[in-house]
Amino acid sequence: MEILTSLLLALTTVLCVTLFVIRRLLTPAVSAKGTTNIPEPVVARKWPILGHALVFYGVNNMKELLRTLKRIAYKREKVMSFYMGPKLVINISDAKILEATISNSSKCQNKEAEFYHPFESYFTGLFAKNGKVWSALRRPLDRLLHAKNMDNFLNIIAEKAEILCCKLGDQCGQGVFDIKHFMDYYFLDITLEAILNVPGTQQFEDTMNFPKLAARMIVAVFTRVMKIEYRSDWIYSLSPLARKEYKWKEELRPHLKEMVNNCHKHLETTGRDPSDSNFVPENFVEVAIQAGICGNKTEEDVLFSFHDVIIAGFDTSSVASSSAILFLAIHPEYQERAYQEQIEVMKDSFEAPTKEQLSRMRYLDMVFNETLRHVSVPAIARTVSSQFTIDGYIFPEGASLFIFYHTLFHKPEYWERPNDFYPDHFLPEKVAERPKGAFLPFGFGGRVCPGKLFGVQSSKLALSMFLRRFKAATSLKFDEIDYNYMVMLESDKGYPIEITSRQKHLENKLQIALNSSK
Ligand code: HEM
Repeated sequence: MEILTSLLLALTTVLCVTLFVIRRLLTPAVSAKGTTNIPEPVVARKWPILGHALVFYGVNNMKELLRTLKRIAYKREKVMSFYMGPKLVINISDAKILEATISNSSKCQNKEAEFYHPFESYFTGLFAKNGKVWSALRRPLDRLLHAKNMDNFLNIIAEKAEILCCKLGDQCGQGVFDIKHFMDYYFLDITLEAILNVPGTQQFEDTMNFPKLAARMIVAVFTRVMKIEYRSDWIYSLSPLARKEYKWKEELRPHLKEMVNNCHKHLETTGRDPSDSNFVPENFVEVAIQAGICGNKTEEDVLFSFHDVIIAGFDTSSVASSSAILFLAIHPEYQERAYQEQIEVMKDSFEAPTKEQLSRMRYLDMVFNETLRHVSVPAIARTVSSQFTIDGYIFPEGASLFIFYHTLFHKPEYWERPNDFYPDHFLPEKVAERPKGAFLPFGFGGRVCPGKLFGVQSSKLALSMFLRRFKAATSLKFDEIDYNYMVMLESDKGYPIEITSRQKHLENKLQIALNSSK
């Protein structure tokens, strides 16, 4: 009997300690002040210490998280609240509520600390930060990426797109290949050269292993986001994943260091001093150096503070453009329409389009937007910094906001054919009918994507050059594709296409015409 009592006591103690530890891990850096009247899930049980945390037990990736949220949001179509231990999370899945949230965007500008903390292993820059560290980097980045600088960028973009097309030319008639492999290096080169003033030569030779390292890091970040035990930096540092992360950073560091050293040399030779209060940075490495001096940052912090702009710059646009080409290959009728528009705007030119010509490619815009609807950033997470109310629902200070764009971009009430690739969703009259909150692929408010114009223009330019030179085909079907939740949604089947040259086709047509006129 005594043994049994001791055993029970020991078990109870272990249980209490475990629950205490879990509760500590679930306790947010910023706790919600007060409660909310936003309805809780219908089908999920709330436990005394854990709240709804058990519902998320076993969720290992973003795809499973979305599935779980959809399941528990049954009957909560607009907005739902749930508790992870003491942490209050509000999930928005209605365009109008999101629009009203945007009008309170200064009250939900800060990124949600726990969700974005794992990003900080690789990105000590603006992406995962809030407050002064964020604004010291964000303001100069907005200046660099301002529309008035786009003309200079377009020259670099056109030059790199020409190289891309030459590389792709070698693939003509050579069978199936993955288009994203080529797009990664094109977008990496333009990001390096235009935004960081680092020579973009990776299309010729991959000396940095950047795309592969980026993909591994992103998987590691999301693994860490989902694993509750990894919220503790100490526990994470003991994990095999942290050891891998260390190795990847070792591989990356010399390249980032070289960029900073070269930038310092350039500053010295041009007599510009980043510690001078009148210093105006001309590229994003200079921004990072200046912010490092002002914020007393370590060398390591400076190195990884511009790394996020490289990843955000090339990865997003590469996924979007590769997906657009794959989707057009799957749908030859839309590819033909996009090609005809190219002929209308560009006639028989193979040159890069100008800004004005790009603006006349309306169908390409529709294709690009429809692509983003399927593959955009799946979700964002924010913290409410000051209480606000929408439709009588209270969003208390300190609550975490979770916005799943992916759900909004596929809601049947906003989209005629939600699960198809259907560029006509973006016909002007259809766009006018739809609430703006139903489609926000570049985010909103102060944290809106600073690279929107750069990303759209460089993608459209590459697509325009591609469509006029090549015809793409694939054996993949649209509904066979499943998606991996990375920064964007990435096709789990890759981006396999075959291409033939339109140039040859045009030459043949010309030859036939010449022959028949003889
Ligand atoms: C098709 C291309 C792109 C898409 C769909 C896209 C999408 C997004 C989205 C949705 C966000 C907001 C994330 C959030 O609110 O948490 C974001 C943020 C960001 N994007 Fe983009 N982006 C693209 C291209 C680019 C490019 C080309 C750059 C850089 C040149 C860039 C740099 C950034 C940065 C630095 C942030 C963080 C901004 C902040 O937190 O203040 N993006 N992007």
